[in-house]
Amino acid sequence: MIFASYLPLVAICLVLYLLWFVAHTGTRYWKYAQLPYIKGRPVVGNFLEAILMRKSMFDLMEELYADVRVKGSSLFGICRMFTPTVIVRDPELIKQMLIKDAPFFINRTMCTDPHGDPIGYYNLLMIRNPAWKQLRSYLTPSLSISKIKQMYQLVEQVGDDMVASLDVLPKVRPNARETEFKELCARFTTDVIASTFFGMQANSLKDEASEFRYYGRKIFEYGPARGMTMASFFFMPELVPYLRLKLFPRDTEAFLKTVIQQEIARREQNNENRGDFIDSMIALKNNNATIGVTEKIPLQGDILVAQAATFYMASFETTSSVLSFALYELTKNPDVQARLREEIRSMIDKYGKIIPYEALTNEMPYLGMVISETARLYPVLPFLERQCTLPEGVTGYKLEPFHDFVIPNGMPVLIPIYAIHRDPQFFPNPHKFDPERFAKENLDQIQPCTYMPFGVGPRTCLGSHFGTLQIKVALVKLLSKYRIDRSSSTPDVLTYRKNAFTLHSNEGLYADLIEDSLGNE
Ligand code: HEM
Repeated sequence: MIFASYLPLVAICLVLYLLWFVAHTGTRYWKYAQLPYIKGRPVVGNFLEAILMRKSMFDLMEELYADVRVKGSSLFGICRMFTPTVIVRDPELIKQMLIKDAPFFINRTMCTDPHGDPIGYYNLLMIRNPAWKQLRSYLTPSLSISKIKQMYQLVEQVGDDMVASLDVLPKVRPNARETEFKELCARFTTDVIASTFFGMQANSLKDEASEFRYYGRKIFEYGPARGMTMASFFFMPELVPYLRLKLFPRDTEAFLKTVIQQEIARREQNNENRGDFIDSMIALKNNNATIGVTEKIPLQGDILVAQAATFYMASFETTSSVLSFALYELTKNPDVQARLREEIRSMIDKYGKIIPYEALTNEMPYLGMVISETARLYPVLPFLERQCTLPEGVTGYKLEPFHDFVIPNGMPVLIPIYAIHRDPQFFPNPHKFDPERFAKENLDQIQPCTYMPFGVGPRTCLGSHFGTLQIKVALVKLLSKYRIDRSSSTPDVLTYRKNAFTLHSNEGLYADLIEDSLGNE
């Protein structure tokens, strides 16, 4: 009888104990593991500041990387919410795991629900092996060098549109106009992907109300609800099916679905073939291509839309980020800009205004150096992320001879690329924008797996060459016509947005464009 009256109290204590137990899972794990770690808070682990949007993920990762508790260790432990997570920063270890033993680190931890969010899941960013490998082999030909070469003329046209959109800006002084690079570059890359991949005119450089730009912006605009949704894919993928979350905002998904399906139907009706991405999708559909081993998913309907939507998402924001930071650094470093303009002038002298694809890729080393240095200083992601996935029956991945620690099956692994790119041990004077680091004669000073703006191993970026080409075209077009000077609004120092997962400055990247054509117009 007396016991029964205490029952509710006992139940409450039990629930509280269970909550406490679960909340401390991560910390308890690291306490007994043979690895330096940074103690996190109960429930939120080491990401509280990022979750509350008090710090950008980039700044937070750099702080964890520099924490004295893990100084000098080649890898260390943190907690992603309750989940013990390992951060690897030794280049040899990164090489071993992500290249040599890539099959065990091919999956990403971030995930959405294949049933509730097929467009968000059945694409290269999210999908897990073995379906990933099949899908990647189907999609790789769309970005082969010969396909990229075919797209070059279209990219050039969009480059001309970009310069034309600048020519109509009001003058702030004789021969000088002011612009902001982030929005300009996002419009350029949006128009490029629509034109080259989908055979459509997005018109975002010409028309402020362009639908492609409107819906594209929504993917990366993180208000509180969208911010929490995006965070969930990374911080608590297990809960995503219950919360019915989707990778793409619902209206963006509906827009992409309509335009892609209409374009596929139109081409099929007219028997039209442009040799682009949409045609590759039609061919996959007509060849009854499938992905998956036990359940074979046909590449049709929403699954085709998923491929187009992902390329759109993965392409325009990343490329415009690197392009806009390159323009910002050229504004701040007139010597670098002058040398780059000289290289462009010599190409125009040799070939005229239309520089051939081969010359752009093979005869302009300084252009490549400027882009590489920009991608070092401003990688689009704070980290690469993988999940240790071992064959059935194997419980842990041994790090010997590098370390005694054994990574358990299923543990998330982060490679902090932003912090590694800014580590003076690998890049002396790391905050200096210095394209010379990437001069041919200095390349052997860059240790493998310390420079990873496009990722590393077989799951690396599929669009690295195409992204780089777009940046090259845009820089050449813009600098052929204009010199870029600081304006009164050019920021001296940049801070990063706290509610973004890709690198975004809070400040507008303003500059003055001074008419100073390199050709004989
Ligand atoms: C300068 C521009 C770009 C940068 C810096 C960039 C960077 C990255 C990074 C860091 C990853 C993750 C790699 C990893 O986990 O190891 C990635 C993945 C990916 N990127 Fe890019 N990217 C760029 C442009 C593009 C473009 C233009 C496209 C497509 C047209 C694209 C398509 C993809 C795809 C599909 C993936 C997922 C690959 C997979 O998981 O198999 N990217 N990108």
